[in-house]
Amino acid sequence: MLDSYTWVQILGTLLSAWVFYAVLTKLNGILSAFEDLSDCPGRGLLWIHPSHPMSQLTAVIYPFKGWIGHYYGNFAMYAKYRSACISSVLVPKGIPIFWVADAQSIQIVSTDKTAFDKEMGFVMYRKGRGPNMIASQTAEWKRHRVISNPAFSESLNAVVWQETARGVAGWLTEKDPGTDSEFPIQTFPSFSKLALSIFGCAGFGLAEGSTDQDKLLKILRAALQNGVIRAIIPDWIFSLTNKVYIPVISPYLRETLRVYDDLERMSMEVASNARADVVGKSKVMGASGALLRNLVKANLDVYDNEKVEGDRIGNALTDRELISDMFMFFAAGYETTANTMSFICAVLALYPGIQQKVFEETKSIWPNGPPTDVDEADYKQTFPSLIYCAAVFRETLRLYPIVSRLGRVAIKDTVLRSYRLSASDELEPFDVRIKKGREVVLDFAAVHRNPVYWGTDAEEFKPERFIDTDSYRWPRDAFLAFSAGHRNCIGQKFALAEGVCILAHIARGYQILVPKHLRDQSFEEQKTHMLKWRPFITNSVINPEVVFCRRS
Ligand code: HEM
Repeated sequence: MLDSYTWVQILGTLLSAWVFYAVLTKLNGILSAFEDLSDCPGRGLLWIHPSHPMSQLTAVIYPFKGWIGHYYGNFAMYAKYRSACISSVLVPKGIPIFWVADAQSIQIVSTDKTAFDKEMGFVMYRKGRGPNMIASQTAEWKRHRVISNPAFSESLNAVVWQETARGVAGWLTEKDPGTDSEFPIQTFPSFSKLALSIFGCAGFGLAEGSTDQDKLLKILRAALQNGVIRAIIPDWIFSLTNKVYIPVISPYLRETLRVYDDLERMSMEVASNARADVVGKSKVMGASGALLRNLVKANLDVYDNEKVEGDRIGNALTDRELISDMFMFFAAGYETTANTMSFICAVLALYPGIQQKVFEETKSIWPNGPPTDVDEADYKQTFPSLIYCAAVFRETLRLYPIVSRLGRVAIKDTVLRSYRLSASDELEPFDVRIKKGREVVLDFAAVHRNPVYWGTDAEEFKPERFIDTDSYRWPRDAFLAFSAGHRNCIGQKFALAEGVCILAHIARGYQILVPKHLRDQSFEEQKTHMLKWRPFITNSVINPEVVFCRRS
């Protein structure tokens, strides 16, 4: 008979052996991950997965400055290692991660469906709401995309143009105190409301005022803000804190669930109005709203026995998928534009010379001020002439992309050809061997500052680089603000039409200035303050204030 002391000794020995074995296995995994890096330079250590929501929460401090993966590093680490592909090992998973700032490699990774797929481990949009376009892969993703694609046509862009012109005029009237003096604008909150209203009208056919925009915006913001928490905390903790009251934690997590319930209820309301419209029982929706109509039609098909057999749902959407796609589109359709416009306003306030050129372009098109009554045909007539405005829009997204990086996973062993600088500063190709299951980070922020594509002045804000001339064509493959390949942004033309229209209307009527409290600071200090950002689902400016002053 063993006494309790002996039992403790046996259990202690077994536990130590298990810990020893676990540490050895982990170490072995990390060492073999280093072997898999072959001669790809960098070889850094990473403790948090670059796509994990936690990496957004820690972004400001970790990965540290000078480490591979640092959120604000741009091209610096690639320049240091003289290579467009660098490597690191993710310690918790014991796998290599390859970081790519090479436009051609990114095009290959984004288009070769047989070799790479979207990295889905931590896609936040999926959790708690179900599958949608942005958070699915392969056949499931294709179904969502095929359903939505036809809505993203030139006619939608024309509707977007018209709704934006109307929306921005109303927005400016509301903001302008009418005293001929300067007035402050909090860019992100203001543009959020404007962009949500434009998306609601153009994409979902929601006539202005048909839904409570403020309420919807509040719920969407809360859902996005709690999205990181929702994604990080396991479902069982949500269930537990729902059943057992834990002070501070239970109220917070219950509030998170309530926000999602409210959002779901609101989306159902919007969907059932659209359903009535699709089956011809009411005329709630106007000429716009093709996107919501497509989603709702696909949802009705789920109940159509001729189109759906058993598990095969063809090109139909279940109720959960419909709600999930609606949330995803709402979020993607306003947050992205609001953040981009906030960066644009900050940049224009900082660079008055560039702002003057935008003004002159808009003045040549609208000598008597921005039009008050715009129809859909105006898109075709006016948009192509706003060349400098479009260049400002793209140049802002080049230096301040609102999505700086995305993950891909290799679905088979593959070889990626990248390049590095030789001792004589020549570009020399080299092969990066990537095994199945290994991950690649498409580092858009780094490509956007890679001098191979953008020249030695890549760090400078220069919209002209996005204007083609007889002897120059801007490098399309190296502009990745909307991602690349088949998983690129479905709404990029929508966003361009909307962003250029907002920019042109503001610049024609108003000067955008640096806030008063920054005026006695140096340009660099103003720039650091106004363009400070942090990643939060999309990258957001931290100090979103500028000043508008009506032009005489
Ligand atoms: C300046 C504005 C915008 C930027 C910079 C932007 C950028 C991006 C990027 C980088 C992606 C790839 C995301 C990923 O793979 O995880 C993406 C995907 C997507 N975007 Fe945008 N976006 C913008 C505006 C919009 C708008 C206005 C809409 C809707 C009307 C939209 C809808 C989507 C959707 C649905 C996807 C998922 C596509 C797929 O997975 O097939 N975006 N966007």
